[in-house]
Amino acid sequence: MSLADPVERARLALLRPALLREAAFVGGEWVGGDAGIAVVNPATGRTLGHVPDLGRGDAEAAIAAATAAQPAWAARPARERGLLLRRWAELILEHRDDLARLMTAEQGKPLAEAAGEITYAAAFVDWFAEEGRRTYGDIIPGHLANARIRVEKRPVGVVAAITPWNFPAAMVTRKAAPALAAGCAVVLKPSELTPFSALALAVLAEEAGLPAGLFNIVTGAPAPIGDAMVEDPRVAKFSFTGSTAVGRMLGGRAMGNVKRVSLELGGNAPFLVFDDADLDIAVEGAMLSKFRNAGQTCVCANRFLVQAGIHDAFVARLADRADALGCGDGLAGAPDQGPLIDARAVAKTMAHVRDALDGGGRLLAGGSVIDDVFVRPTVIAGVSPDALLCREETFGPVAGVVRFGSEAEAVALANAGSAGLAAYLFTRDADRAIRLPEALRYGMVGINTGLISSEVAPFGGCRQSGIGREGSHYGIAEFLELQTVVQAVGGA
Ligand SMILES: NC(=O)c1ccc[n+]([C@@H]2O[C@H](COP(=O)([O-])OP(=O)(O)OC[C@H]3O[C@@H](n4cnc5c(N)ncnc54)[C@H](O)[C@@H]3O)[C@@H](O)[C@H]2O)c1
Ligand SMILES: O=C[C@H](O)CS(=O)(=O)O
Repeated sequence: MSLADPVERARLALLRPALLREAAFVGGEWVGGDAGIAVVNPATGRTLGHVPDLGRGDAEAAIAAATAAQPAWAARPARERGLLLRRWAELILEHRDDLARLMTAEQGKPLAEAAGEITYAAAFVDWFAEEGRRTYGDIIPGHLANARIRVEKRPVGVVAAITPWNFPAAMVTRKAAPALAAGCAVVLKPSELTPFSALALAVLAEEAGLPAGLFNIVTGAPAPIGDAMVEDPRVAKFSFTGSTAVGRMLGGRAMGNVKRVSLELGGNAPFLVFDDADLDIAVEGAMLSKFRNAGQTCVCANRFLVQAGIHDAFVARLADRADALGCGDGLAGAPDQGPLIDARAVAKTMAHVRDALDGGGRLLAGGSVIDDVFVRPTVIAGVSPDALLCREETFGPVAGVVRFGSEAEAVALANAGSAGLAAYLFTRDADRAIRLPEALRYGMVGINTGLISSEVAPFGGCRQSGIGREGSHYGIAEFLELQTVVQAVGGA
């Protein structure tokens, strides 16, 4: 029996209430329906529902189910796997409104953003439904007259995956879709803060006909489940999305057990605006890159580096636009921005604000909190390059602006620190648009755009922002092994 707040539950108003599952999904069975971990709506503080607090043994049971189911799945033609994945994508889109409401309730983002994420999540499933049919191998001319050599691509087997709270649907399908398309089986632990989106995706995967054991969702306190994932010898691949600190710890343990590892970690994106930039395009790009998901995305602009000639016009326009954004509960009206995920996130964001102001920054917009959970979109000019928000990932709606002079100074500022996920560059100088990405140590660079993420392009970082890529035809390689077959013909 759920201990959810009745008001919170009623507000959900799902057309299909069965999509809200207060259970984990192991071996094709819905398990552990008793109250375990409360899931709270960050906008209201009210309990939305509970998920089971499963432990290491349950995670190992899921790994066993995945191990049992994977060979038959891999043996099916890629086209058959693709048809089933396409059906899953169709069901996700058919239930987009309900999935969006569920996401807004547990994560906080406005409904329009949540619906956009559902479309994005379905796009990965749709993309890899096809990509699984293109895992081509090679035929290599033999090194000896009687040698025939071929290279085949085989699914790695059982994949253990851990995902974060900020994109509770898309981060799930960005891993599960390529893994399943490749012929693997998946055991996934969603964030305990936002498990319902992942569980609803499992409801629809089951409905699409995905055989039992191929897609398992294990909910609960992170550590014991993570321990099983990085230690169990049946797990061939560990795929993590989350903070750099946790990813390094878990990824290192997984690598220590010689597992394949993909890490999608933290960012600290520089946003460079040169004097020759189109001001309207730069401000629009800044709004999209900074304030999407209340600044809680790994590729959000984290520090703005603006050349002296355009600086004053840019900060004035940005402050006006930020000031016009409304904050509120995503299920009540249509606010531009929802709450941060929890009190710890608010505290860290405001610590960055205070630090920037104490270091000489000038507050141009925002800078305060509403109802303890909504951080007003904030713009601070005159920020020191030594400020916390220049060195750490803020993960909140704060735009700190540093003025620079020369291009060389901008590149040095941009490459400072250890993150290497995303960077942005606004310029109308064609040579500079070629020259700068070569100098910027980041896995992804947006030029005259603040939106760089899609299912078709490889997503990922270098340095301390991760290992590997997700999405695009590069994304399925993470779940494939190469097998070189050398055959002697003619008996010898
Ligand atoms: N690079 C990317 O693609 C990408 C995408 C989204 C988020 N992120 C990053 O994720 C972070 C925000 O997400 P978060 O707060 O959920 O990160 P987090 O590292 O705190 O948690 C991520 C996941 O790891 C789990 N986890 C935490 N400690 C664990 C442990 N000891 N053992 C096993 N699992 C454990 C959590 O339960 C969650 O499911 C930010 O740094 C953001 O930049 C990166
Ligand atoms: O938080 C980072 C995610 O990857 C979100 S997105 O892919 O940039 O939309």
